Amino acid sequence: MKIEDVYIWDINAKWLGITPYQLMENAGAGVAKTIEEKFGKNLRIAVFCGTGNNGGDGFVAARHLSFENDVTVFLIGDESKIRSEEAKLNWNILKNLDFIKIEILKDSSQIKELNLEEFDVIIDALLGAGTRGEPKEPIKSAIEKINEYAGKAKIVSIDLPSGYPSNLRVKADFAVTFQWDKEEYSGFERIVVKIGYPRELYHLAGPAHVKFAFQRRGEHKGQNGKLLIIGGSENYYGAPYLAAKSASYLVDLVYLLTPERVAKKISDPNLIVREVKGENLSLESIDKALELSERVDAVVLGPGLGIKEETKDFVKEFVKRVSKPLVIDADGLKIVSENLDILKGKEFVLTPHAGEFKTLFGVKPEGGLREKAKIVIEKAREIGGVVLLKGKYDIISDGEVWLYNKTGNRGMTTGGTGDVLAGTVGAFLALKNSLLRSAAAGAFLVGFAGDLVAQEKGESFVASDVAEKIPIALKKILEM
Ligand SMILES: NC(=O)C1=CN([C@@H]2O[C@H](COP(=O)(O)OP(=O)(O)OC[C@H]3O[C@@H](n4cnc5c(N)ncnc54)[C@H](O)[C@@H]3O)[C@@H](O)[C@H]2O)[C@H](O)CC1
Ligand SMILES: [K+]
Repeated sequence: MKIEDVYIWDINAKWLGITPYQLMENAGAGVAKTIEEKFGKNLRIAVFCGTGNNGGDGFVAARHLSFENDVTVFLIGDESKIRSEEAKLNWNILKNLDFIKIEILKDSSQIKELNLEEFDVIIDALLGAGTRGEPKEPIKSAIEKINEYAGKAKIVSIDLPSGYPSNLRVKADFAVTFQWDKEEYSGFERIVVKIGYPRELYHLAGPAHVKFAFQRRGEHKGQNGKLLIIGGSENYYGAPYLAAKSASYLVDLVYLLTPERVAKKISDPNLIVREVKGENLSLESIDKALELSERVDAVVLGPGLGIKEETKDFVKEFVKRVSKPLVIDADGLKIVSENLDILKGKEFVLTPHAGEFKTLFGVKPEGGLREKAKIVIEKAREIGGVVLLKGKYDIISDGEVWLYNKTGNRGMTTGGTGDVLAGTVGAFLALKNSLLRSAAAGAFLVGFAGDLVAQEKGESFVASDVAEKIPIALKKILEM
């Protein structure tokens, strides 16, 4: 597990209803319990707290320890800088308690004068996973002060020795870290305590996947993702439009390559429509398609393509020669299922429903969530890409790990929501996310948008309602 995973789990846990207060309570209680198990009771304990959530864990530990020990809390920094609601709540509780001594130290000069000789245990809750760069004052002086007592008092760090990974760090006897040992941590002893995450979180696609996937970077047009959608045929023109429309809310530029008749029906000024001659895509348009694909960051292939022989030739040739990450959906899936070998060495997300999955891989994904997941992992591994199996719960795998998404509702069986999903996953790919993250973020966001629509309209709505809800769904998710 990496530190980034911690932030992902916290946000997704919140979405499941597990509050940050609960996690902080368990973290602080775990620290207190570990200390009493190691060193006994009736101790004189100093708790050095910063203004972030590492400090918040320190406030909670102080309260738990105060029951049978003498506790002094040193807040290093300004009270008004305590940022999170959960840290503030725990700070305010401390202020109501008469048996815990509190000292607020804002200046390094005050810290330098401290004498900590009376303490048996010093808890270091100054800086945790939110550390950026070398420790700055007044935290720096607090770290130096604690280190004067290394070897004299027991020093226990919360999550990691404050200052880490810089060399100026607390010389801790050990650190109490949470739920799992993080890949980034090394060079100090760690005791892991669990803080109440359920097993779901290994697998749940949640708002955090969208938040992390939607990290917009540059400020110039085209820097925030360029996507090409290839679709449409004599029979279908809505599908490629829905995919393109959905993506246009998320990336800077969306090109749509489609037969001329389809192009004539689309008058959306937010899309760059490029038409090809004839009623269906065919090998005649291959150069144009490949040339456009060079200008973009990702390609969605499939919505409304039809399965005419000429189109099959086009799809197979395009897949063989394209160099950008692909989302393959709908008719695109039917066509590549005729020769899965053309996907070798490519970067792609396939987005089948159960029927298309059977066509692709010859097996029906059956059973409970875990049984189905096993099949999806196996097929994703065999094929060397990401598979997003659409269903009541969407199941996503890159052949190594699997995720599932539970947003969405029965109303979304309406035609076209798959095109919305393909466009959205493509948009996240164009924003340079991994295949797995793009698929997870897309599935969550589209289902969430569908749920917002259902709150307004019940279960009878159309796919364009879902597409149009994407911006507001995204806004709500980014606030989570
Ligand atoms: N899921 C979990 O594992 C949980 C962990 N918890 C604890 O939360 C911290 C991380 O909290 P966060 O608020 O994100 O960051 P920090 O407390 O580490 O610090 C942020 C704070 O510090 C300032 N800062 C950053 N770098 C420096 C620096 N070099 N010098 C001085 N000051 C710095 C920054 O400005 C912020 O104000 C994690 O470690 C756990 O202890 C949760 O309580 C439960 C869930
Ligand atoms: K710490």
